Amino acid sequence: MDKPFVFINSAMSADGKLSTKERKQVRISGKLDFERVDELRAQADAVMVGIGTVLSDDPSLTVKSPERKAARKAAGKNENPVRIIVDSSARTPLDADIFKKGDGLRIIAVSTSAPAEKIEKLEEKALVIKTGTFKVDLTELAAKLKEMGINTLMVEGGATLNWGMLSAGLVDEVYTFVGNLIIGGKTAPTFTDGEGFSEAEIPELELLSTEKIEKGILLSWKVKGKEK
Ligand SMILES: NC(=O)C1=CN([C@@H]2O[C@H](COP(=O)(O)OP(=O)(O)OC[C@H]3O[C@@H](n4cnc5c(N)ncnc54)[C@H](O)[C@@H]3O)[C@@H](O)[C@H]2O)C=CC1
Ligand SMILES: Nc1nc(O)c(N)c(N[C@@H]2O[C@H](COP(=O)(O)O)[C@@H](O)[C@H]2O)n1
Repeated sequence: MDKPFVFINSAMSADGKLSTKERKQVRISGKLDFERVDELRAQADAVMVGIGTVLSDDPSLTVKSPERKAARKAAGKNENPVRIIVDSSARTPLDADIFKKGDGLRIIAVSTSAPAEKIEKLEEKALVIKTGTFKVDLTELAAKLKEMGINTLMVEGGATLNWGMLSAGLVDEVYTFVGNLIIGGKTAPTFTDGEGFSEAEIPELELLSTEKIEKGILLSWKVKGKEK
């Protein structure tokens, strides 16, 4: 299947949590790591998050640095990569920051059972792609994105979308910034939630690099597939 090159970038605590037990955003990355994330966004054709992240964090997913935005413009691109929300039931608020801030195409990926009325409203603000009956079919979505010319796709979480992409075998590389804090709580999202792999399905990773960044560490992994 032809698909974009897909990588996940997430920041997690030393105990593997993405946010608090109330799903409240925590500042895990320091200034330098946020700069690294901004550079990844600026280099990507598209950035994708799950609806859970939109509902809890309301991210804009824009490129922040004026220099990076200018470089994209100079290369004939929009200032921001295409911004994608995976949202099976079309729950994206019409006043989400992703619509308010910055230029560039927004895509909302919904399932065919999402309410038609809400889809019509979202279509005034974004391209709506329908795939999957009750849940977005991520494999089909990835193929459609590739057809649209999206060659590099950055996935910025959250925990459920990370699971969806990894369990569908769509992820090529994973970057986890591990920060110097412990969040705890069994209801706090971890880097990968979802159903979890059974033992025979666990994908093997290859460590590409480690880098100390301020008070944390960046781990870069290649996803090799199922354990042999
Ligand atoms: N520290 C970090 O780097 C980041 C932390 N977060 C945190 O993660 C939390 C949000 O994570 P979640 O609640 O797990 O939500 P999520 O952002 O992973 O979105 C999950 C939603 O995606 C939708 N979806 C549709 N089709 C899917 C499919 N085939 N597979 C998987 N998902 C599909 C579902 O509606 C599902 O509820 C928030 O607390 C946020 O603060 C989010 C992004 C980055
Ligand atoms: N890389 C990173 N480090 C942290 O410490 C974080 N808390 C997050 N959170 C995610 O970053 C996104 C914010 O995007 P905008 O600044 O609004 O463009 C959002 O998805 C958070 O969940 N990331």
